Amino acid sequence: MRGRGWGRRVRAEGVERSARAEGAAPRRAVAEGVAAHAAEGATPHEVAGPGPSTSETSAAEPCGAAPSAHEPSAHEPSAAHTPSSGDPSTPHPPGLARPAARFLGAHRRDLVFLALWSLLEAGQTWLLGYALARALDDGFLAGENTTGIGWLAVAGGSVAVAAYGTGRVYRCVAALVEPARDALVRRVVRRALDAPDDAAVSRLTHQVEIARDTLAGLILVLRSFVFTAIGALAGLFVLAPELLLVVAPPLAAGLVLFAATLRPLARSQERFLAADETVSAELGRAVGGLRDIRAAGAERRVAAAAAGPVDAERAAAESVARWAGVRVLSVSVGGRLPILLLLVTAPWLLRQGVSPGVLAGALVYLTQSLLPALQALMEGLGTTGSRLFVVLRRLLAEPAATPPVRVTAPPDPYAIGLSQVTFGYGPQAEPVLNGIDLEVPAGAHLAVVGPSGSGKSTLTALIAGLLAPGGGEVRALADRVLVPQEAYVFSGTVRENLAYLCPRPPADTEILAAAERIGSAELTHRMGGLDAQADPAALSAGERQLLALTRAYLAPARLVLLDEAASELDPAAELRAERAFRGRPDTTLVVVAHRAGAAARADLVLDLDTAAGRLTHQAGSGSARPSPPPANSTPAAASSASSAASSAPVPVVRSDPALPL
Ligand SMILES: Nc1ncnc2c1ncn2[C@@H]1O[C@H](COP(=O)(O)OP(=O)(O)OP(=O)(O)O)[C@@H](O)[C@H]1O
Repeated sequence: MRGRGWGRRVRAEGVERSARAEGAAPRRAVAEGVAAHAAEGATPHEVAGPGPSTSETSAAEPCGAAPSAHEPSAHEPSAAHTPSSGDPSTPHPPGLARPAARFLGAHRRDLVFLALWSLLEAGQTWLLGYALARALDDGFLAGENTTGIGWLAVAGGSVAVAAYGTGRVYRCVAALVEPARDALVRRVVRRALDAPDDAAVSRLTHQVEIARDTLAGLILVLRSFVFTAIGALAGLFVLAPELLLVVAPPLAAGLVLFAATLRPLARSQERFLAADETVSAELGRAVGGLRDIRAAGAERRVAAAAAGPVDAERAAAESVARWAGVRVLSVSVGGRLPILLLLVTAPWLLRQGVSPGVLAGALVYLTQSLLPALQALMEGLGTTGSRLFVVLRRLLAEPAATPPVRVTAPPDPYAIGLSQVTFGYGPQAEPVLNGIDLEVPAGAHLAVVGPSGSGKSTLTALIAGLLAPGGGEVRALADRVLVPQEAYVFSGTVRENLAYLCPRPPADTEILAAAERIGSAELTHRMGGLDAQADPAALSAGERQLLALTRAYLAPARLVLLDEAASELDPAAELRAERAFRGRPDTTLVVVAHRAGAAARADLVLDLDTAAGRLTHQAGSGSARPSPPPANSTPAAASSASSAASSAPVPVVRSDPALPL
């Protein structure tokens, strides 16, 4: 009986990697996939599958009168230019200027509408101070109450108009923010599929939402400050240009001071988020192993390991708080100092001919417009902006590429060549395979046998290139296909299921001939023919295996690895499928066998017998050591060469008999 658990996890990994290499097609279908592709690696774009459609890209309504057209790819913040190397867990922060420019360029239309609607707000700001000055100077102070009330009514009416503009502004902001969020989600998911890590969930939920909210907040405050400042400064200038002499210098000084805090604040927040992810990963690991930690009495050790990241997070939080303090100072200089200066210089201004109404209007500009807008800007840019900067850098960072497992071709006439291969699941783990030498001639049929847990699946995964050896070298033919025990059939037509691994669609006659040879023709017919929809849930495990075997048979792979791929078939059906592969031209067959007969039929048998504590070998079909076939031999020639050379002293399966596993 096949072991459950770890062995399955090996195969699950195989599925993942193959799926990544295959890109957009149904992922698990590649469970039987051409494993060689996994070794070739795939670009992030192949991994991600087809690009988003226009409708997927923009969830928000356009803010202008007509629907806005979004170019999907241009929306996507991309850090594809960022070089990546080294530790895959260490992402490379990209520059944000280029993706930001690309994003804004793709949303020019929304930005124009945003500016137009914001102008209404600027107009209202301007009118507020100006109308008050006029209401006082031309109205109430001149004894013209009706005029005064008239100006106040104008100011009041402008509020209603501006409110309408603000409503439209929100629509424009949504049209900018929602596509950005969608693009980020796509990117995070793509990256998680490409290089899974513990922080993926944090990125997908917490960080993407932070990015979305902060981007919206940032656009609102930036826009508000710019247009309020334009309105207020224009109003001050129109009322009395001297007012700008009093207001502009402290305002500029406050802005400069504030700008100086942006970078250090962003750095502190970046450190804080990094520490937050580390803490979350550390705690995630600890929680997952709570029972083991308790059983092993490792509570203190685990707590000590978590203490470092927690301290780092606290230090980063303190640094954020310090810089936030400096930011408060810049608000005082830029927003409150002008009010103070206006009051202090009031006598001088009056002497310059500035009227009391104008002074009151200026005060309104400063207290009701500039100060709140400045506070909102500093709050927004200082906290929200740095958060956005940090989060975007993390979200857009490319993970350093995991080097693909390199499986080079063996020298002729071999299909597989393992030399001193060692493998363990983890640096501290006992090796599953230790010092394996194995040479399999092209066209040969190798059976891998051994008790459950002896490393049969691990060996096939190494040959397939799904696992990298810890030591030694694995060489195998580049075109290979691995069929695991759990065959996968996906929702699609029978034809799609069978032809999935073929680079070009095979002719129906070819598919049906393959099904006939493997023994799935009757099943294919029963399912309704090649055009019928496959219902994976309606198929038995054996039927799924038949389809997967047919799929592998059709694949252009010269090395076929069957890891208990026919375990659910009866012996006769298993024999038929196996014979089909043996009769397939130019095919080297590796069968992980759980039935004694399967081993007896093979040219070569590799026995991973851990029970004896040794790796042993024996030759199948009574042949002890078949010699390698000639370089250009056919499989038939290879097997006959194997049988004929039963006494030839060329080792094809070697191991150090003294080497304990
Ligand atoms: N992903 C994994 N992580 C840790 N250990 C693993 C993993 N996969 C397999 N192992 C362990 O490696 C050893 C070999 O497993 P493998 O599946 O290669 O053996 P097998 O001979 O194919 O077993 P079976 O016949 O039961 O499938 C077992 O002890 C197994 O528990």
